[in-house]
Amino acid sequence: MPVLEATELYRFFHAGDDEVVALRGITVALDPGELTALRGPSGSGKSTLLACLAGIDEPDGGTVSVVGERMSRRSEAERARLRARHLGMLMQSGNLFEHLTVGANVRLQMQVSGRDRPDEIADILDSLGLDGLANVLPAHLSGGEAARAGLAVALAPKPPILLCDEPTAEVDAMTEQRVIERLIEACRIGTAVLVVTHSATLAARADRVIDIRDGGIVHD
Ligand SMILES: Nc1ncnc2c1ncn2[C@@H]1O[C@H](COP(=O)(O)OP(=O)(O)OP(=O)(O)O)[C@@H](O)[C@H]1O
Repeated sequence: MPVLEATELYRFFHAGDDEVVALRGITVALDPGELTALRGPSGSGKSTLLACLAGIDEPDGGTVSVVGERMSRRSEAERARLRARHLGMLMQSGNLFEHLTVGANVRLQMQVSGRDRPDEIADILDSLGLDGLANVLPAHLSGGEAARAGLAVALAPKPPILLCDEPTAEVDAMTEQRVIERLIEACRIGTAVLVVTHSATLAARADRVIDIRDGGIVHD
């Protein structure tokens, strides 16, 4: 049974007199343990789709359900509760609190999701090549390190659903490999992983590749 289901999602934006259709009727379901790569050119709607799936943005049409509960058209507080319980997210804007160290960011996410395992923090950072950075503030990380720290935060509570926007941007080939292995490991324990990526290496390792153009799915 899918852990995330989105049906006929529409999202419109207005810029002056112009209307941009960012999502035009996207239907997608994610199964536990599946690694899905989401590809598409710049402006095709990838980030908008992720934000709608995560309940950060509200679609103008269609519904999103996570682990059997409807997420769309609910109050921000209810969406936040569902997100905390079921979703790990790495968005392009980043998901690190600047005044907290990397380790404290990971810990906070564990606490928010109700799965507080401080003994696991070092291992999570290690597995993403971030050993030694637990006590560092996000401002002192490189772009690639910050993305991986964000991924550590998203992975820490072992969520049933993980949504990531370009987790391997700004990293070398070896680090990319490490991130991919970590995502596959998350799938092995049953997480449904959806990754926006331009990486051919990542797409080649995915169970499924979805291509979007102009807000619609052209290949699944
Ligand atoms: N807040 C907004 N206001 C107006 N237009 C928006 C907004 N967010 C997105 N758009 C527009 O919606 C379309 C889809 O944008 P989106 O950011 O989802 O694309 P993307 O595939 O993630 O692009 P990229 O790969 O460059 O991040 C684009 O035409 C974009 O300009």
